[in-house]
Amino acid sequence: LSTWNSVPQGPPDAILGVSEAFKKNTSPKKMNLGVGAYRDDAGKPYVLTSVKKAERIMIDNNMDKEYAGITGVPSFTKAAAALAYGDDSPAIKENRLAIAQSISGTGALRMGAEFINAWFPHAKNVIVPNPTWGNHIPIMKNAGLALEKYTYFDKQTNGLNIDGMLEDLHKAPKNTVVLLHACAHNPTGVDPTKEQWDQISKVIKEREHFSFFDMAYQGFASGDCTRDAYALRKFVDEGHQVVLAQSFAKNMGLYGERVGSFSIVCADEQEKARVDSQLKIIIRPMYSNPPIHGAHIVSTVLNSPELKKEWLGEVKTMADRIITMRHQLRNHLENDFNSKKSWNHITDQIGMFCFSGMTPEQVTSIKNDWHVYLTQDGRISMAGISSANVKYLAEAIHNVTK
Ligand SMILES: Cc1ncc(COP(=O)(O)O)c(CN[C@](O)(C(=O)O)[C@@H](O)C(=O)O)c1O
Repeated sequence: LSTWNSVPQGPPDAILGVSEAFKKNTSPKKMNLGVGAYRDDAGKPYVLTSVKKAERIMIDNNMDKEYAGITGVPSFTKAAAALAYGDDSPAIKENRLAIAQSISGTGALRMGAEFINAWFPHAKNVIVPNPTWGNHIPIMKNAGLALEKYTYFDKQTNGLNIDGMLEDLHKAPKNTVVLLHACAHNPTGVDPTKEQWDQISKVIKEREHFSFFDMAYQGFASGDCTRDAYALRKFVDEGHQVVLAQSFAKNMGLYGERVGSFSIVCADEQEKARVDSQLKIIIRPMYSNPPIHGAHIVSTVLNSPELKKEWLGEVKTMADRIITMRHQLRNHLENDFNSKKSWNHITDQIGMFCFSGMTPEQVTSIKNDWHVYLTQDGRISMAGISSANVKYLAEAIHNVTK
């Protein structure tokens, strides 16, 4: 009998499995609206010009392939911290921000969950938005945390149920870890307003909850990195000792390079040193130290004023293209196909995704009848839409939802 005879067939990943099914489809009209990966208006993955220039500089510098330290490439983590928390962040100025390079955002989330499981001085409970990015759940659970959901999305308005969210945050036991999407909520595309973030911060402070920010789309939501970091920086300003999972997969198009960071706001320099030592003890037996290529790209871009300026322009261009697709899709639905349903949420929502409101049955029929692939929850990855296929998509959505 084979050693692995009892290994069962597991289900395909809810998001990455959509791309696998899409690849098998032979229709010339097929559309992949599943994975959150940017495509340009020609439907092609986009390698940023600022990234290509950085790689040329790196080659000219004849860099070696030495190990990075356990917490990664220092010039990367320093620049990544400044991008997230701001150049004038007191936590950075007072040298009390512990930060480690991670295997992109997923690795940062897992590292954070492992650190919380090891050192959080209260019950290891985490609450996540309902709905949230599917991978959040196994990441937190596999690290040993107890996971519950808090009200977030309002099906009636396709917007934020702020009252339900605040009530759940208030009801949660004191010192609960609250996972918060810093911007461009996945899968709903619904973000709290600045005023709502202030209400959320107040309840979290009252209940002495702990904020775990996930910022996978900084710059990608509004096109402005500072604006997209509003919630994170406001919480830190208000004295929350947050932790942050940061990703450069989307905003710098480094998907497969796996570049991210995990950071912890500490009370002072000594605490930061102790926390840093424990991060190293978690990382070393996990993957020892991170890949250096992507980190050097980010470091080269962010530490060169002209490359950073070029990059910020490219992030805005990507964000703007998605916003344009939102308006065109809504316009076709309302004016070409005279859909009687309301589609304002397509343009009200922000970031990479549109939570369309399509039911699982409608998702199945738009796949079978129209070769349009999206996740079963009705989430549309807007970057899969282009000026060449937006009208076709509107026709498909209209026909499966009328
Ligand atoms: C909220 C959130 N947090 C973290 C990540 C991790 O991303 P990475 O490890 O590549 O830095 C994603 C990516 N989620 C997807 O865009 C998506 O939801 O399609 C996709 O990349 C994925 O892996 O599922 C995300 O949406």
